[in-house]
Amino acid sequence: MPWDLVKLNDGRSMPSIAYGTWTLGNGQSAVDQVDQALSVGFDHVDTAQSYRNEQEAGQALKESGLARSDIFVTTKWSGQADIPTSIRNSVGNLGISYVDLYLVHSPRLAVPDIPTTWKQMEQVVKDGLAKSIGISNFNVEQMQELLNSANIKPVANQILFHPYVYAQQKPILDFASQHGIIIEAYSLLIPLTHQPGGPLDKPLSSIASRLDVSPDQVLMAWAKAKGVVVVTTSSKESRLKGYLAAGDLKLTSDDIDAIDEAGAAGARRLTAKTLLRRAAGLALLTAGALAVCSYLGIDVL
Ligand SMILES: NC(=O)c1ccc[n+]([C@@H]2O[C@H](COP(=O)([O-])OP(=O)(O)OC[C@H]3O[C@@H](n4cnc5c(N)ncnc54)[C@H](O)[C@@H]3O)[C@@H](O)[C@H]2O)c1
Ligand SMILES: OCCc1c[nH]c2ccccc12
Repeated sequence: MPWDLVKLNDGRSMPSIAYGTWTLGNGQSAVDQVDQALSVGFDHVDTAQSYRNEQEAGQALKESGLARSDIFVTTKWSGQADIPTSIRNSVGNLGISYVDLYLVHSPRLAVPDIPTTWKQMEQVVKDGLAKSIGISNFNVEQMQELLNSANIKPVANQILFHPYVYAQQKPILDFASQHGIIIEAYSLLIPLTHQPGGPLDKPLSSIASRLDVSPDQVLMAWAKAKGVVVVTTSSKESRLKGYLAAGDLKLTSDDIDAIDEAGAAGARRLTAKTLLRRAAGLALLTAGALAVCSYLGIDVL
């Protein structure tokens, strides 16, 4: 089995790669794409209230003929209604009686506060509407605040995770690991999709050529080596098959070090770029203010 099941802190298990529906839109093409993912072998679907395609995902689940127990369904509370109403709408849309995992999509939704929100999430488990509950986009302080009052621990925290943010996210990984919380990685392929041309290009393509695979598969194998669950997507069947096959790839420790180092170099480059952009913005603002003062005859120097 290339991508194993991971054990959750509540005794349940989760497939370690998921197919995400964020960018599918809705209607028949969304149903077809989820159908395709299930038929190539994905058995974990990651959706959300805000993705507006839970119904389409549910239709594909039904059409797949898979037994409910053979598929792991995650959805998220995105704040469109209160938690009790939202979870009932979500399971209704999905056409199932429970979801395997229900996540708080963002800590920003936790109004008035995290403990109050988490109490409502715990009730969802008691009501049998979610088997497990978790969080998304929580930092260490927010996880700590949640754990201070939790009766049921979150099983997972779904976060942005790729080599350019690895060092930045590492404290979240360490904290999660100390508390038995699984990290789910989204946007793992950003170095290829949104930030090509960076320091990762070289090591990714050289490792990919040596192993006769594609750079996205190398990133998947890197994430697997870091012990995270991968949440990804594609409309292309060949890419989806490649993601699943990447579960069998074995990277050497030198490969992993090379990716970590290039990731850190890219992060430094991005920080420098951001600082430069901010400095340029400040200079423009100052020049503008000086021009206005001079126009108004105000002597500032
Ligand atoms: N919890 C959250 O806040 C949150 C945020 C973002 C995404 N997600 C979840 O994660 C899922 C996946 O997110 P993502 O789309 O950012 O994932 P991703 O980083 O895995 O990117 C997937 C995209 O990469 C492209 N791709 C694959 N290989 C490539 C290559 N070699 N070169 C160029 N492009 C390549 C695919 O075609 C696809 O469009 C979402 O559908 C959603 O379920 C959750
Ligand atoms: O998950 C993808 C990004 C996204 C879509 N809707 C949201 C609501 C809250 C936090 C993140 C998101």
